[in-house]
Amino acid sequence: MEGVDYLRDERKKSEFDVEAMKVAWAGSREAFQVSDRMAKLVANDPVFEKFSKPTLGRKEMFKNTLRKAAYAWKLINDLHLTEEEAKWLRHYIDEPNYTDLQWEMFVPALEGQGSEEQKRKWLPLAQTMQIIGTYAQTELAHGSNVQGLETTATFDHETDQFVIHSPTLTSSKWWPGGMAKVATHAIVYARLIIDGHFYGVHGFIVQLRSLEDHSTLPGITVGDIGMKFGHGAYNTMDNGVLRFDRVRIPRNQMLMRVSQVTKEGKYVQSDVPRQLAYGTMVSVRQTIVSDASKALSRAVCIATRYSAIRRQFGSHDGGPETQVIDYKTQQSRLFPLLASAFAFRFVSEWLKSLQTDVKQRLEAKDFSTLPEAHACTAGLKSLTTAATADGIEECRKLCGGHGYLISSGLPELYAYYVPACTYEGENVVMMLQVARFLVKTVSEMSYKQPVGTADYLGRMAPLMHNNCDVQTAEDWLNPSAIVKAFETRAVRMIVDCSQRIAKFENQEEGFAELSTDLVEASLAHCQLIVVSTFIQRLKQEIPGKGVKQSLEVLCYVYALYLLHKHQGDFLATGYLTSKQASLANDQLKTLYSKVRPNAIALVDSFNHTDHYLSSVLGRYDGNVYPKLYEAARKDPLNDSDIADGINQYVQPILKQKLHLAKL
Ligand SMILES: CCCCCCCC/C=C\CCCCCCCCCCCC(=O)SCCNC(=O)CCNC(=O)[C@H](O)C(C)(C)COP(=O)(O)OP(=O)(O)OC[C@H]1O[C@@H](n2cnc3c(N)ncnc32)[C@H](O)[C@@H]1OP(=O)(O)O
Ligand SMILES: Cc1cc2nc3c(=O)[nH]c(=O)nc-3n(C[C@H](O)[C@H](O)[C@H](O)COP(=O)(O)OP(=O)(O)OC[C@H]3O[C@@H](n4cnc5c(N)ncnc54)[C@H](O)[C@@H]3O)c2cc1C
Repeated sequence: MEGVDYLRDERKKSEFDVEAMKVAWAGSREAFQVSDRMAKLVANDPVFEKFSKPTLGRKEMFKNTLRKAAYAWKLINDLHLTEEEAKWLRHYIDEPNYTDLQWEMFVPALEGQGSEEQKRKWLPLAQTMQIIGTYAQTELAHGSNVQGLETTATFDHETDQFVIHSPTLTSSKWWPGGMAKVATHAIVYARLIIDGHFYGVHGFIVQLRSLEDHSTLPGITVGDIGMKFGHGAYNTMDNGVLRFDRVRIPRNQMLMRVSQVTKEGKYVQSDVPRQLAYGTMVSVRQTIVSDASKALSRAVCIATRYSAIRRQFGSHDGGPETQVIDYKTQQSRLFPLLASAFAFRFVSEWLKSLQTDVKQRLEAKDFSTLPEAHACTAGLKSLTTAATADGIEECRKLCGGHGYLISSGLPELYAYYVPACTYEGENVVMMLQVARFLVKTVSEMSYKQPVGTADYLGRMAPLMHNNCDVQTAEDWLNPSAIVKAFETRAVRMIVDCSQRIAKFENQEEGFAELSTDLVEASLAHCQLIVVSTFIQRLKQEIPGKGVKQSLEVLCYVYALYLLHKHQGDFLATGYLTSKQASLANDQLKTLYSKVRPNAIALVDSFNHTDHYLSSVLGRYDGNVYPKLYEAARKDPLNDSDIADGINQYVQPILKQKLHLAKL
């Protein structure tokens, strides 16, 4: 039997309706259709071919990406694609490039932080790509600490302009995507100075390049920051360095929704919180959570298909060896990642709806849910990106030696993905933001009832004193037992930290001293959100034979895997006995055997095309070995029998007639 037959047999074992599961994964039939249509459009167009990328040099790779982006823009216009379709199209092209910054950061920054007048002027230009923008916040010496940025924007009364300046080397903007070679404009974050007074960091629209010939404008020095981790991955993007030498922009190019500077040089703070200036980061963090489920599902799809094809040991009487997916150790590493992909998918959908709700409230000048939205996006960004980066690497290992080949698709995926743990809010820094929110919520509870994702903190009294009543492994197959366990663990960890901080005379010192515990407490809180969201999703109608049942199994796998992994927390907080923790682990193993027959069908439900996976190991048809061989044959080193350099550097060594004694 060949891999093709193995996967065919695996698909026959499925206990649920795969087409219906595809819809559940996508969120709705319409969402599925849009994504499916765009995936096929990209996969079937030779312009979007990706297999030559690993052999291209940086300049060729960059140019090739520009070519694809230009062609994509043409398709978007010629085919009159909707915003949603265009988003999927860019996603499936699968190469980071300047358009990510244009659509994920530049346009949202204008929308979220521009005044109505500014939006009227700049949005049509950006939306029609007459200008191309980036988000220039991070500096050489300042990233996480936004208030510490050095770039200055000094108001000049006489000319009614701001003077944008990089006073030091360390104030050079460093990292913004698309900035080195493509962007014509940037939203530049700088410290506002009026008459010698500092007014905090604000965003300014600054033109970097001529719209005539694309040359850099006077006073602007811009370039690429150099090659990044991995070959193809992020090197298609021109992350840049930028310095300003007293560049002048009109006053009305400061983003003026949150605060304004009048012609007279008066600083006016609107009645909206200053944190709205961070709104772009909040909205992109939500996109990043959604991207996590995509990247993890991609790695899991590759590793699961390959695990069903790969056989090692266990052959009796000359029969086939055992499929590695049947090893319990393989299952215990792979299936939690499969479950995590679904968990992240559902939590990203939920986060999107939370964002929509917050946006509507902001329009109505209700800012009450902003802190919670910030904590959720920051925490879930951190949790999902960390788990996804680790998960992709685990999938590589699950594929043994072949996982290390570029043709497996996993090394490039990892290299592309891993900076998500850093960009858009470094993960530990983000968890500390969650901790601030939680500690503050606890400290305000005497007069303010916690709501939303923190509402369980309001049930502190029972949660602090309850004990788990699970007695058998089956008792763990109960959503309320699971939620109670996660709530209790989180509450107890948060309260413990809060009480210890309260003992410090200086609360900030206490916070810093306890920061490692606070990060763990925040993680517990965020895991509770993901687990509860999964459970809530299962309460909704999910059509299709066996779909809901399969998702229930995955939900329990996700929750009990976390419980097992963090059993130290659950035991230390005194909610569980070691016997109950061990019963959870017993149940987890039983659940793995329920996932096993459905594993291939579950990864098929992601509806990933072979083009998108770009993996010989993860091919839909399972024809792994012949295609691995074929991919290897195509390596440029195999173009000729005698490679360049052999005659020059190897032959002379082989031909020298040295005697051993002379060595
Ligand atoms: C194989 C190859 C595959 C290739 C595939 C490619 C396919 C690509 C296709 C699609 C990809 C889509 C994914 C999108 C990716 C887009 C590209 C992204 C590129 C990355 C861009 C960037 O990184 S931009 C720079 C980001 N920078 C940061 O995030 C900086 C982080 N720092 C901060 O946010 C802040 O400084 C801070 C929050 C850490 C601290 O701020 P500050 O000092 O002002 O605050 P305080 O601690 O004093 O707190 C004050 C008060 O405010 C509250 N608060 C803070 N932030 C917010 C907020 N955002 N909203 C609301 N409230 C906030 C804080 O909690 C405090 O509240 P209190 O009540 O006073 O305690
Ligand atoms: C691929 C990529 C693309 C990017 N694109 C952009 C872009 O388009 N525009 C843009 O403006 N920026 C961009 N960035 C920059 C990115 O946003 C920053 O790198 C990120 O915000 C982290 O900041 P930093 O590099 O200063 O890390 P640092 O904050 O210096 O982190 C270094 C270490 O210090 C720790 N640390 C920092 N502060 C604290 C604290 N208070 N408590 C405890 N530990 C702490 C961190 O946990 C980390 O371990 C990009 C970065 C990458 C890698």
